[in-house]
Amino acid sequence: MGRNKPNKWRRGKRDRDQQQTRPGTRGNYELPPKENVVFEEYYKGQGIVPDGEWDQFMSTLRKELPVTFRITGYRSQAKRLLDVIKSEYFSNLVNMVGDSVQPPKLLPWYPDNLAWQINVSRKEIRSTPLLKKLHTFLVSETESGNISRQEAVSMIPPILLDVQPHHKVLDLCAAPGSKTAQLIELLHADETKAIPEGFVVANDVDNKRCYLMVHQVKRLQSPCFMIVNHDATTMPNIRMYPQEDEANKFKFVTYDRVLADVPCSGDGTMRKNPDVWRKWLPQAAVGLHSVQMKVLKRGLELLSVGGRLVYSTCSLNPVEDEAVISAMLQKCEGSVELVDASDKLPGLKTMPGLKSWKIFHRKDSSWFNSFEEVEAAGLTGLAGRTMFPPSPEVAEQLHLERCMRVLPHHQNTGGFFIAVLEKRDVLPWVRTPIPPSSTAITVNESEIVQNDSVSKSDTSNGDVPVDSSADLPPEGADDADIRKRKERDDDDDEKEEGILKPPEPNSEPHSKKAKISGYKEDPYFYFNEDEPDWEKIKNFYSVSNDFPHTQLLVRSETGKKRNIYFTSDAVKRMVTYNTDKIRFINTGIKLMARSEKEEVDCDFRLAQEGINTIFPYFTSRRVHITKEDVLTLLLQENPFIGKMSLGAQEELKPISQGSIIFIFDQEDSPDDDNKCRVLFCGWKGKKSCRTFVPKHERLHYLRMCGITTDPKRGHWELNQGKYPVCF
Ligand SMILES: C[S@@+](CC[C@H](N)C(=O)[O-])C[C@H]1O[C@@H](n2cnc3c(N)ncnc32)[C@H](O)[C@@H]1O
Repeated sequence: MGRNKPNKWRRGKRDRDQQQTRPGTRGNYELPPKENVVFEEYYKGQGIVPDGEWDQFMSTLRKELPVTFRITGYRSQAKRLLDVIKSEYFSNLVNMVGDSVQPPKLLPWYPDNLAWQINVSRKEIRSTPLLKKLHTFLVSETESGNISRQEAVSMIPPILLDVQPHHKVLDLCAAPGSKTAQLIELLHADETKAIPEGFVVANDVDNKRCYLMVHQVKRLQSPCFMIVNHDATTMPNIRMYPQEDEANKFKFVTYDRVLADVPCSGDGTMRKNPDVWRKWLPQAAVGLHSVQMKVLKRGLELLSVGGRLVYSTCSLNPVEDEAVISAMLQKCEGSVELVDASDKLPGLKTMPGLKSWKIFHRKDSSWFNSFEEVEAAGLTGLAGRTMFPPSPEVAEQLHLERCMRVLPHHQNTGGFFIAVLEKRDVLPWVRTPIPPSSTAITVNESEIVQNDSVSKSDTSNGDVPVDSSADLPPEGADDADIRKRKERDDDDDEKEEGILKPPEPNSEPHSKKAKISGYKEDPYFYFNEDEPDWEKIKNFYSVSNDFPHTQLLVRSETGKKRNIYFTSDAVKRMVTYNTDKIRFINTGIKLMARSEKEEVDCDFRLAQEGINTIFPYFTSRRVHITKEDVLTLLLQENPFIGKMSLGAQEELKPISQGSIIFIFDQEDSPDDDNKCRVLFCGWKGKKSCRTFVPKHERLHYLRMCGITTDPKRGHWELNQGKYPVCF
């Protein structure tokens, strides 16, 4: 922003002095004033707020966001935690109706009652004595990753994607990963399948933010996801290595579901990020439109015919929202359609997409309705053709009203925009590449204002380096270009679903790693059929024959294996043959870690992270435990075996020293379908036993097993099983 003209807030010292006398200080730190006259002028002009609601819209924007959260994780565990929250933390708030604090409110459109809103700000929840217990709980469960304090509107896109366990899912701009986590949860919705067929590829251009995502999604313990680091506008094709029955073919992956939660100016987040008030400029949207178009275009290219893509922004600006959708739909010539998904969000009020909007010229507060008007005024640098609305007839045909905008004052949320698209046919430029001279609307650089300085510095996430490694032909490429690309990438194919000759079996696929500049991740080495370490592991844990051990992997080829990870078959078939072009940041869950002890017949102990995945296959070394045992194991570091229940002691007796699996089955739930099983990775020593649950997760597990604390009395108590069925 520094290089652009200051906005009106910054214009005069007098203005600034006035602002400083307003409320809005935090300690000695001056909070930015929640004023921006250009913002008001702009959005009044665009007509995004219904008549008579403007003041309410603005006053809501000036208030802090209420606390919202969703319970994360897989269904039965999430439902169990919901029971705990209702009985232990919400019940004392029920009688507070009419008081200054409202009781927690269910977000009715979020599945399975797992998302809630408390109408106080983060600051207020900390300082309100009645909410103290709930706040402490939210902090600890957020830390252990079982609750996500996610903005309500940000939970919407994954719901609309309607992900099924067999789907191939691509999240193009995924970091820090709150929506990716939802996608992974949906993939694992059928808990009878430990390893779903589908997978999630989570991508982000920002390397550091990719690692934030690792932290966010690791706790979901899914073998079906991978994090990659590419520019989504040129997202490379990923080859899918064949299954045995497809011996001589391999395909580029196309996806059943694509999420394009694109970088945006973020003015829907003003309530959370007060800085936006000061920085907001209409040009930010203009600078981002181009990259948003390109991300959407690439997403549609990678989407299977019949697949669904959700485009979302946390911006209210039609230039980043309807303009992108409208231009891309026209370019797709009917092969992609906007879907009416409003009935998928029961109880959520959304505004229909705009059918007309304008471009604002801040210099003299003038408005332009079409690209022709901009051309006539000699201001083609102001906005590109694709930023303007189509004719009313075309807007009607495209059903732009099916886009959805969430206005902050309607439900006390942030602002948000969502469009659900379905691909009905192969894209026209893939069927017949469009020559640059075509009259069709294209994402043509010359027509789009490339305001890099705005997009890079004025937005929350506008850092968009260029990587031109995509395999599909670039926009506007002619046949000669395409031929050249074909020659260069002789094992790639421009077609969306190309079937190609397989690459030469690559004896050292990972040596290609060096080809990707700046990429430093350790390579991935999968177990061979006759992996020497496997036989010992298999015997020690009585692993069933159907466990796919060739999906185990390590991160170094030579020397002793340290950690052993596991991925699904589909992920393996991608990782193995793309190491020369895909920047894999992370994949696989840790199943085992090296632990060499003379008295133990196996050099690998189990890891808590992978316990749910291995459980159906690792059939011995299991011990059933009671609530009291859970308490003993989680509060004492190495309790003597004699301190365990008699049943557990009996089961421990015949087991040799080494890793074990503790099984806790909840018995006191009133809801048979909702009974919760908790598995703990444990260890049997000579005289004692233990779990490997990290300290910060122990509170969570105690709660899940029905054990609550009484901080006043300073010790743990067993909950006698009071679970209100309904709140
Ligand atoms: C709105 S945030 C995504 C939030 C994320 N979907 C979530 O729910 O946690 C936009 C993300 O896009 C990333 N980004 C920006 N330009 C990109 C590009 N060209 N390709 C891929 N990612 C990009 C940013 O690094 C940022 O993490």
